[in-house]
Amino acid sequence: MRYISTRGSAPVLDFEGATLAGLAVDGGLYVPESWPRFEADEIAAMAGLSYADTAAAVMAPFVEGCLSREELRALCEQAYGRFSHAAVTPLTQIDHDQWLLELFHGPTLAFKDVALQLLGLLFERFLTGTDRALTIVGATSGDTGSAAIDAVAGRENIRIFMLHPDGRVSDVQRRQMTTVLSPNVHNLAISGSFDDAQALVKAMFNDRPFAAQHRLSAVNSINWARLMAQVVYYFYAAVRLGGPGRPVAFSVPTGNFGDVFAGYVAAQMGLPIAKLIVATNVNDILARALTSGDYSSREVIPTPTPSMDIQVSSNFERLLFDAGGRDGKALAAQMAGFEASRAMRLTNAQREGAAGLLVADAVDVDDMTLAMRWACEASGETIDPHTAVALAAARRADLGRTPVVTLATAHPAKFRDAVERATGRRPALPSRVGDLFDREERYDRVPATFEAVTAYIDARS
Ligand SMILES: Cc1ncc(COP(=O)(O)O)c(C=O)c1O
Ligand SMILES: N[C@@H](CCOP(=O)(O)O)C(=O)O
Repeated sequence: MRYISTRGSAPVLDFEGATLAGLAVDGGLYVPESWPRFEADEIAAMAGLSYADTAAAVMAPFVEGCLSREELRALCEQAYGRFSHAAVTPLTQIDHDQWLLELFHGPTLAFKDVALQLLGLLFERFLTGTDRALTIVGATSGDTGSAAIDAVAGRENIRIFMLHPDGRVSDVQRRQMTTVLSPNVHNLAISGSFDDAQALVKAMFNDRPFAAQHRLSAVNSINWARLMAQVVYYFYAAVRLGGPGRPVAFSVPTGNFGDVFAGYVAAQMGLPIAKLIVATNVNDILARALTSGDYSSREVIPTPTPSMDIQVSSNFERLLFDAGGRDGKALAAQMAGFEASRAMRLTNAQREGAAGLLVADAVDVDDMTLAMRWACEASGETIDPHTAVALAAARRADLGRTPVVTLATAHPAKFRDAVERATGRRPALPSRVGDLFDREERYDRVPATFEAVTAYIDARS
């Protein structure tokens, strides 16, 4: 499998190259040159497979030429062996046609573990026996940071610098990052929003001498391997609900557009998906873009769903590229316009390419709160606020009798203050993170400027 950049002028890479590169040198994102397709009988044959076996089957075409099927399977066994539920991502029925896909049984209690546990092992596999070392720079609104740190803490040849917006992540999220005291882990609390952090990360990649000197790599969903691993649970869930014979819809709490783009990829690979609901909070740039073509960024409004308080969604570029006809040069010009003005209009081709599969809905705090209460009353489930945004959108989508799977992206205990405010229930921290509040924290406050962040990294090299 070969990987090309969405902006059309970076070198074509194999899977290992794309994984280690993170962002492409032309500022674009790597995508497979073409989508592998499964026939209906191949999808049906996934029924009854374990999660690790499903993962190996779904991802095998993407790693072709770099990893054998056996190597991939062994890595999946190791990655998913750390999950606390035997099904890894179990399904729970909460109403006749409504299901939750629980993606929070990994070490840091959010869906990010599904991809990052594997990515940590892939980095190790590609670096072992070489003299290469990586500097990972990442931006987090709370969950990617802890999952990435857990995946690479203590690993040789890797250093990680994780930027989070100071004061805008939950106390559990912050402590899951800042109490990891391994010498290769550096946490930077920056004075700004997640978008500022993400822009700084992209600026570091785009500074070619800096990127080359430090051998930068990415753990955010700009890294293709992240999305590849997230494609798996769409297959796993759909097959359990009668796929491929019975189409299933998914409602996805969305910020950076990584998780829902993984669903888009599953559909391109042949999985019958009735609809993908792109559920945002009031930071609704994606909902506006998909409903009216207006992709213009506004001030970020802080909400009880901080992990989705995002106005510039990095993976949207992958959708614009694929749905718009894969014209890298045209997209490079469109993105340059967006980067200059923070606004752009989608082309007709991009809108039409997305419209068959994707619908969008922006959910405010009141409706999110009602969804949390409804889940408690209807099925006794305590859900986290991000999940509740998607559940609210799932319940008001008009999809007849199609089963709708809401992606439950975080454990409610990660956002226990917001959960308690909405439901009166305070979820207990699972025992695997039980002493989080007794651990020592270590992080530095750093201004949200390119100079300050790069100086911080230079000083620790
Ligand atoms: C709990 C939670 N839900 C949803 C999202 C949004 O996912 P994505 O950025 O892939 O759209 C995030 C952040 O990524 C998150 O941490
Ligand atoms: N909500 C995310 C934001 C970063 O998203 P990513 O999927 O691109 O890593 C977070 O929790 O950090």
